[in-house]
Amino acid sequence: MAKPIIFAIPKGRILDEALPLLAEAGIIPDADFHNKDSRALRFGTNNPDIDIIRVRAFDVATFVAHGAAQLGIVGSDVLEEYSYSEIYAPVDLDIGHCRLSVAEPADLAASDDISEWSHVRIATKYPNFTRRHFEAKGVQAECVKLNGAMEIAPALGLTRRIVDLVSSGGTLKANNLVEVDILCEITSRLIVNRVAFKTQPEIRPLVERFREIVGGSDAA
Ligand SMILES: Nc1ncnc2c1ncn2[C@@H]1O[C@H](COP(=O)(O)OP(=O)(O)OP(=O)(O)O)[C@@H](O)[C@H]1O
Ligand SMILES: O=P(O)(O)OC[C@H]1O[C@H](OP(=O)(O)OP(=O)(O)O)[C@H](O)[C@@H]1O
Repeated sequence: MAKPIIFAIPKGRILDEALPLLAEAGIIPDADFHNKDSRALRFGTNNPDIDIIRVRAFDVATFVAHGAAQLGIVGSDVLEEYSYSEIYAPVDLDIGHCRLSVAEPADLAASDDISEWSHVRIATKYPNFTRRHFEAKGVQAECVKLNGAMEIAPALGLTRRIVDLVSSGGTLKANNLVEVDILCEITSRLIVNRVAFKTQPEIRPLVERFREIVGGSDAA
């Protein structure tokens, strides 16, 4: 019997928006997937040819890039940060909408002029993307890597600025920060391992199914 396709999905906030899309594509995880007490990480589905793994958002890209999973759903923030050449991201799923922004304390923002920056220290989960973004503007970005709760960094003097995801702006507001620049808009993408896409013919119809569901929107 052929090995099932492994579909990697993030366990964080994208999951709730991803599950209805998976269902529309005819992929329903086994009941155990919804059991909060379960420590399992791999789940069967109603389709014996597809298994789901539930992993951290950044790790979805790693599993797919290395071919350990053939398909995945991940935010474009993760793709921008890692730039994996082994990943093909054919469908913008139109979920997980947010933006990657620079934020700083309101009092600093009152007198700050981004166009005058030549060197900046930034706390972020996205050091590669942040450095690249500022390099293109002739600004040297010195990044301090954090894995979450970036918004606390300025108040504690770690860095004066942060680059982080913003959606409602509620987290920035609660931490007395203001958004001063948007690096890019983010949505989640269906991703495929390029080699698997070429060598496993059963993957293409699945990709086409997701493309149909979201109305044919295309991603790079
Ligand atoms: N506030 C938000 N609004 C909308 N989408 C978001 C928001 N924050 C994050 N996302 C999207 O959801 C993805 C996963 O974010 P989430 O915060 O659930 O993961 P995480 O907690 O950072 O993950 P991990 O547990 O792996 O560290 C992000 O990569 C991004 O694409
Ligand atoms: O603008 P908002 O609607 O407030 O959303 C922004 C927050 O959402 C994300 O964090 P998340 O809640 O996923 O936690 P994390 O910091 O642990 O990643 C992001 O890192 C921001 O902190």
